[in-house]
Amino acid sequence: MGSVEATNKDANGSPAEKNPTVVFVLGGPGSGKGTQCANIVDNFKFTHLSAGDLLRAEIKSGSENGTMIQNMIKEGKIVPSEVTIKLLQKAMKESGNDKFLIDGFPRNEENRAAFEKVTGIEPAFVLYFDCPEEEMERRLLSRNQGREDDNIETIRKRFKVFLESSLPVINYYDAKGKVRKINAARSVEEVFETVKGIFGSKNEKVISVSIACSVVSHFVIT
Ligand SMILES: Nc1ncnc2c1ncn2[C@@H]1O[C@H](COP(=O)(O)OP(=O)(O)OP(=O)(O)O)[C@@H](O)[C@H]1O
Ligand SMILES: Nc1ccn([C@H]2C[C@H](O)[C@@H](COP(=O)(O)O)O2)c(=O)n1
Ligand SMILES: [Mg+2]
Repeated sequence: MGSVEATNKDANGSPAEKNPTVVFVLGGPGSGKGTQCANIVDNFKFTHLSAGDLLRAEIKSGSENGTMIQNMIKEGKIVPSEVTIKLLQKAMKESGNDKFLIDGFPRNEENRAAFEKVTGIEPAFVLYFDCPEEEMERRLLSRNQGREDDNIETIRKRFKVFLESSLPVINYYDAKGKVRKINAARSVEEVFETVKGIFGSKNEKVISVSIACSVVSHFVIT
């Protein structure tokens, strides 16, 4: 079986200049995506790109899309793919790296299909942090990072969008054997132990681990 990287193509179907390794990091709001990505970066040679962080930076930069993005985030809605993908592509280019944790993206089918069409990139695999809503709600309400969307009204809207729009994307990748579902309702350390097992002790193991694990993707890894 060839590596996932070798199948990446650009929009014209010719081999992309670079064949980056992309891991999508998904899970409900407050499931611990950002926390675990920071741990992965500390231990493996990945660059962490959070779609939400890039959108918040775009608001702060005073860009012409800022007000639209801010309104959508306040409502817990998903910003049009065109905007988010441009930010991701720019950040990928600027990083100088070729291994990326893309956190909080794709959030819906539009995100997923547009990213694939525009970049030609297929994820090596998808980390899915599975966590009950009550636990995610507790975490978000005590996060204290001054996020405008960490209030109970917006949190409920974000949960609804996760169930209706993001879970179908996870199911799409699960059907392709690409989802590594992790029980995220444990301590940060316990969750990271499981994450480490998936990435392997050496960065180079990521792709082969991804293929070897595909047969058990529908089980929760603890
Ligand atoms: N395993 C854990 N146990 C307890 N608290 C956690 C755990 N993981 C993360 N947290 C805390 O929960 C809050 C949310 O975590 P984090 O920001 O990583 O979630 P997220 O999935 O990135 O959320 P969002 O989608 O809203 O960006 C933070 O305050 C973080 O410190
Ligand atoms: N692909 C994405 C990712 C995020 N957003 C917006 C909407 C989210 O509620 C918000 C916060 O994201 P988070 O930091 O929780 O990952 O950002 C989006 O529109 N599209
Ligand atoms: Mg986050």
